[in-house]
Amino acid sequence: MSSTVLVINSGSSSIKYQLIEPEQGIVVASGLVERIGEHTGRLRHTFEGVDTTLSEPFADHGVGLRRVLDLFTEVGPGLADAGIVAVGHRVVQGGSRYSGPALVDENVLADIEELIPLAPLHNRANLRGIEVARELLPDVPHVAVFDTAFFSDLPEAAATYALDREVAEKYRVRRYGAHGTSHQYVSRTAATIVGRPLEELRQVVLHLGNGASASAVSGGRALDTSMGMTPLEGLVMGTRTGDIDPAVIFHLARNGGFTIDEIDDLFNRRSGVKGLAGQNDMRELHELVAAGDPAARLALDVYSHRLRKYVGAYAAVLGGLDVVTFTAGIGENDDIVRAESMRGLEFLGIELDAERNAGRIKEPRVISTDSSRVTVLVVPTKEEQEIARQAVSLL
Ligand SMILES: Nc1ncnc2c1ncn2[C@@H]1O[C@H](COP(=O)(O)OP(=O)(O)O)[C@@H](O)[C@H]1O
Ligand SMILES: CC(=O)OP(=O)(O)O
Ligand SMILES: [Mg+2]
Repeated sequence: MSSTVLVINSGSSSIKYQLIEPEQGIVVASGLVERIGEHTGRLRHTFEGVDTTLSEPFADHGVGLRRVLDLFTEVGPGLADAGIVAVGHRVVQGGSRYSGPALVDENVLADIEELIPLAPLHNRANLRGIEVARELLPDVPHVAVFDTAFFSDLPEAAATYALDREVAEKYRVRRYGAHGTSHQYVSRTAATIVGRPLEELRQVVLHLGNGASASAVSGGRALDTSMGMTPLEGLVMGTRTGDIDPAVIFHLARNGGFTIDEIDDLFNRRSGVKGLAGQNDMRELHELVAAGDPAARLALDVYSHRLRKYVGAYAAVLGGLDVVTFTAGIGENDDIVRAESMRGLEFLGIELDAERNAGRIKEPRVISTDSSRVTVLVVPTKEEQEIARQAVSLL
């Protein structure tokens, strides 16, 4: 087997992984560990077109990753002959320090640990993933690729909160953003799809997965993004509130008897679409809407309204708009969300083509009409391949 990179993307309760031949972008093996920390965990490993699935509890990300690497030995490709030249790790929070990938050493590990408070759901899992992978694959370089890197040079006006300056500085409170690897890859790919130089384009990228974020990208540089100090701010997400009046926290603490940890859990895990409609999977939300469930209908309206609002705001930040691109699980697959969120934006020059929007193709494609002033695209994100590419670029 030729040279490969193992990419590990540890989410708040999942691990996605791919073994990639970076030059051709070929995925040799891939898989997903879900429901980490719950009573019933699930693991799916795919190698040579064959799926192996396991149902068992995974106490934490370390346990999950060990099981994954066991499976490499049991069903292939064997770790020893997989040709792994590097392991690329997605790390969500890199603070102000990292504007690109970093070779993992003790200092980098200490930084990631120190930044846990600025991405509590993610960095702890990312760190655990790196520790276990280094233990099991000690002889190859490990590279951290940060979600925040693409946003590390946001204009100060966009990155700064209007908070007491000394407090903000002391506690490093500012906008760091997240999903940057995806926003960067997708905005670059979008330029090739529309066939114009990246430098000329004013773009909005909508990354809609479990976590969701929007970015305003001008000439390839991010001018604003919706995730903030942590991945809680901005769009409505599967289980997260996105934007909310911070006074709600004071209210719940003072008048509802909630502790800070309970509010953290409420905002991060029990809100968003799930909090509104009891269901965070968009496919199931649509079924509820079709069955006439008013709470589900409202959840979809709130979700689309927030998206529409960000597209309008970012058109203003960019001083005009050339391209809007949808990506990630919902952005790539959900024609209803795309249609509903773009409705009413004709005044900005956005005109979806119903037939193109409804088509299910896995390749990047245009979903606006030929006469639409703004080109609307669907570009499947390739975070793992981008992480592999960046990991190799460092060797
Ligand atoms: N066919 C589909 N239609 C609508 N939504 C979908 C579809 N397939 C997946 N999704 C949504 O994509 C989300 C997961 O997206 P993904 O980018 O994988 O998220 P993450 O990386 O945050 O886990 C799920 O919440 C699911 O609702
Ligand atoms: C940063 C973030 O929200 O990531 P994910 O969507 O993978 O949860
Ligand atoms: Mg994701």
